[in-house]
Amino acid sequence: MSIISVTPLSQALSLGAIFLLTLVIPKVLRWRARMNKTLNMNCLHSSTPYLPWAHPDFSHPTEVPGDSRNMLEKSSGRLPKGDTSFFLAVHFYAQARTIYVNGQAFKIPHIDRWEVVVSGKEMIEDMKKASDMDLSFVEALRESMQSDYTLGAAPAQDPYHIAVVRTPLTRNLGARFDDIREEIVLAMQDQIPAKGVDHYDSPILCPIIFGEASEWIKVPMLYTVMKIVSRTSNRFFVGAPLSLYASSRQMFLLAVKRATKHLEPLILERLRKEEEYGSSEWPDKPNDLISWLLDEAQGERRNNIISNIVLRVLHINFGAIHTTSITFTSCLFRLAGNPELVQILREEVEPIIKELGWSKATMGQMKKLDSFMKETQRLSGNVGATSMNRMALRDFTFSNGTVIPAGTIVSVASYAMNRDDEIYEEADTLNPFRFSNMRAQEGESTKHQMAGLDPSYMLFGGGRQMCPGRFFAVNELKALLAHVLVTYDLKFENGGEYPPDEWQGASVNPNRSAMVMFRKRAA
Ligand code: HEM
Repeated sequence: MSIISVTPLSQALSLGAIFLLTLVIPKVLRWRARMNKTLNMNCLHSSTPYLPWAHPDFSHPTEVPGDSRNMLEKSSGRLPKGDTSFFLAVHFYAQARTIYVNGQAFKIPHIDRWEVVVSGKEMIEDMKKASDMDLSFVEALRESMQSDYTLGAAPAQDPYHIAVVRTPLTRNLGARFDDIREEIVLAMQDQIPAKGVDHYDSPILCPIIFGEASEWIKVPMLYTVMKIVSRTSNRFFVGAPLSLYASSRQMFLLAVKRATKHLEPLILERLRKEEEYGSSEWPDKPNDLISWLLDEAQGERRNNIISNIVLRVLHINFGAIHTTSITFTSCLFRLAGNPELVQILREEVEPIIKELGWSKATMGQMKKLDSFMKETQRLSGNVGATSMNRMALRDFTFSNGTVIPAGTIVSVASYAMNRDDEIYEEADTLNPFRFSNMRAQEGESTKHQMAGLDPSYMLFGGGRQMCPGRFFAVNELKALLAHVLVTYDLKFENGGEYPPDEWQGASVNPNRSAMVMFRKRAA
């Protein structure tokens, strides 16, 4: 008698098959038929209109050299011939981040609109040079993030917080570095509480610790990093930690309420002092984001001042915490799988700290660390498949003749460029010292830095709208990583490797569930 055993796996597979056959496939076929009817994948080149149901301005013909379907077929080698609309949509979700043809434009379908993606030095330069009246960063943010609803309308209507981040915030990095350092030590003690890492009398001056290694503890990485980065950044911004990351309307409203409760008394006190002294300068005025924002908020900008400042502090948090956290997490994942790399970086970091201590200036000397962080980002592409998202406010002509109509969202194929062997030798391989080796060449020592201007590297965007917080981000990341290197040993459980990044359409996160083991450093 033969026994057919039904294991949980086979049960799950059969249920999966039934689900696919009865529910998913018919739906997919119906969707495919509908998409094929609606989408016109050749229209970048043809005189046929853009999507009828997309932005109203898409309804007139446009000229873009090159046929998007052929381009994608050529570059991927995998797209089927014939009607490609359905496959292209799926393909984008799964693969398109690696597809592009250097120097040309193509368009990709989103659920509700098209996005035109460009690449190559010339087209990127065109975008960088374009005025805000032609290609708008703020309008693209409004459209793609629905930022009026998710982040509040005021910061986009008058984005003076960008100038505040670019100038006073960045300029005060050196002066406020001790606060950043202190909060890093305290936050790590709390969040990665390996035994023995709890004895600092002075967190700023704390020595590099040696001695017995402690037992390994397991840490959920991304979640823990978010808390550490939020504490560290907000210690610098507003003097006290604000654990806020608003990702939806409801979360946003909650965040505004909590932030207002915390910030309102501080803002009111500063306004009272201004009145008392009849000037925006008064003795012992705190050197922080609230003061810098209030200094910039003169005249009509003083209307609704409490909510105005609170929204901007939140907006800056939104720009700062997630991006820095995912970068830090990716770096920790790379270190956890590579003890030799940890050793080389320690050999750079340790003598600098021992000799000169913790400061913005000493962070500037950590060239290998800078290169490792930049290279990690290059491979993971943590801003997603595209960068420099802009909205064309009027028809825009690239210097190669490509025209995009008003209303188009246009971006750069940054991730695909990161992985292009013509731009980076062995582009799919992590070469941690790729950039520090370039800096070692004659005349190159100030180039190739993570926060620098590099035409093919778009982690921080590009042009006038390039991330104004990048100098703060890079210094904070170096201080965080240097602290980990001199304080902890780290590894994956059971000798694991870099956990796969998690892609959703064009955005990417480091693995959200991966754990890393930490202990007090052995030697
Ligand atoms: C590794 C960390 C970071 C990454 C990868 C990153 C990346 C970016 C990118 C790609 C842009 C858009 C630029 C463009 O389209 O040309 C941007 C804008 C911006 N970033 Fe960053 N950023 C980081 C950290 C920070 C930090 C720490 C701050 C604040 C101190 C900050 C504040 C901003 C602001 C204010 C904008 C302008 C847009 C807005 O108002 O939301 N960023 N960033």
